[in-house]
Amino acid sequence: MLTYPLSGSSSELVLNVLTMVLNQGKPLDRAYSHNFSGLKLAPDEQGRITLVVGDMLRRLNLYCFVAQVSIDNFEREGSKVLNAWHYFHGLDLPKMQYSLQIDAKQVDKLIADAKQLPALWDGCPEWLDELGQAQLKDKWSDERAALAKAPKRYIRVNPLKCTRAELKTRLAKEGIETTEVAGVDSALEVTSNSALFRSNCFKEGWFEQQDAGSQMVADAVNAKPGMRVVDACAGAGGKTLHIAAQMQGKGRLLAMDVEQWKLDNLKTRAKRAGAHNVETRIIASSKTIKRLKLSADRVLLDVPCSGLGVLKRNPDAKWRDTPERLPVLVDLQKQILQSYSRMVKVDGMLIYATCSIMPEENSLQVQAFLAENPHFEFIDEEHIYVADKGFDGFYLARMRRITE
Ligand SMILES: C[S@@+](CC[C@H](N)C(=O)[O-])C[C@H]1O[C@@H](n2cnc3c(N)ncnc32)[C@H](O)[C@@H]1O
Repeated sequence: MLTYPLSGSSSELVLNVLTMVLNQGKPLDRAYSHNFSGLKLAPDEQGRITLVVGDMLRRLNLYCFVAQVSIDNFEREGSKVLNAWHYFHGLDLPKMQYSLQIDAKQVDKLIADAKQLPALWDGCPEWLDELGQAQLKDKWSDERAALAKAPKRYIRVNPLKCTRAELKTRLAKEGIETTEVAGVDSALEVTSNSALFRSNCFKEGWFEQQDAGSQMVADAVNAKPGMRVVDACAGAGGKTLHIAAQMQGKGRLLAMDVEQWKLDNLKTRAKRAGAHNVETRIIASSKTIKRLKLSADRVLLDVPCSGLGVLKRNPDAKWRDTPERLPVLVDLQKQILQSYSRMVKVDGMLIYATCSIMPEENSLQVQAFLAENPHFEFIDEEHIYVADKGFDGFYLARMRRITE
């Protein structure tokens, strides 16, 4: 947390970013790039701004309650919320050119009231609290509290270029402090507030930024050199690059998606990482899948999902999403599982994964698939809960094709 208040100009930036996200519907990363471009912000100051924006978004309803401001009015009354945020965290108020003041006595009373309301205290919107309770029962309150915490920064070593120990040493020389992550051999946690992407290690492809939970998912694919592997919802390739490293650049790794711009991004990343066995292919129609029938040793389906396991990292989604989106996604996941599983050859492995913690997208989805598909047998599954290790929340299940 901050030890001294934001400057006036940083406060303005925080308010501009939040207004864009909350009142103009812009994604958070675009709001940052819009507001930061052309500014020569020191990495430390940029870190302080993103810390405040992140925390305000993670517990927005709490801070708005304490400031007595409706989220819809953030554009006009955001300065009051920012003042309340500073007061809440025991900081002097920032010196903004123009700001709405708070009444400290009233704020004290409202903070005491909010403490009695656990969902509000954890920054959870009502619709999400109801969904979490219904899906996760006793587990939900711990998950809800864990989702209100700031995410840690993790990177994945690229074994095509170096070992984890070599990466750690070279990063230290560039002023970036890291610690090893127990139980995830490829992961380092970044503990200093450094500009990772300006480092030579990054430019030379020695690492990728990737949550440790996500690294566990790609680990479970267990691809070997020489195999034929399909990553069918590859996006910009977070897990593809990890799988390419498992394969030591040998064999065929096909990365597919329905969005070409993501695959273009993947190609750039694969080049930097020295992952030469990656081929990309757009999924233009069901024929693209049919042509690959019974052809792959491994098929990873990292399906589109609610993203409710990664809300620490994408807290803006809480204020944009609605519960109506979930059944639509569950249906799409079901179709993808049904259709894309045809690519797995006999004895090959199907890996289904989400960045959600909700059973409806996870084990229930897999159970329904297995009930309708006797060609597959269940191997195992892993629930990566946010409260367990502090990683993002993920789920994965592994299944084997036993007959055509
Ligand atoms: C959870 S993201 C994948 C993240 C990626 N695997 C990674 O590790 O960076 C899901 C991806 O599925 C893609 N997608 C959506 N509908 C799809 C479909 N019908 N078939 C294949 N991919 C789809 C999305 O474009 C998105 O990139």
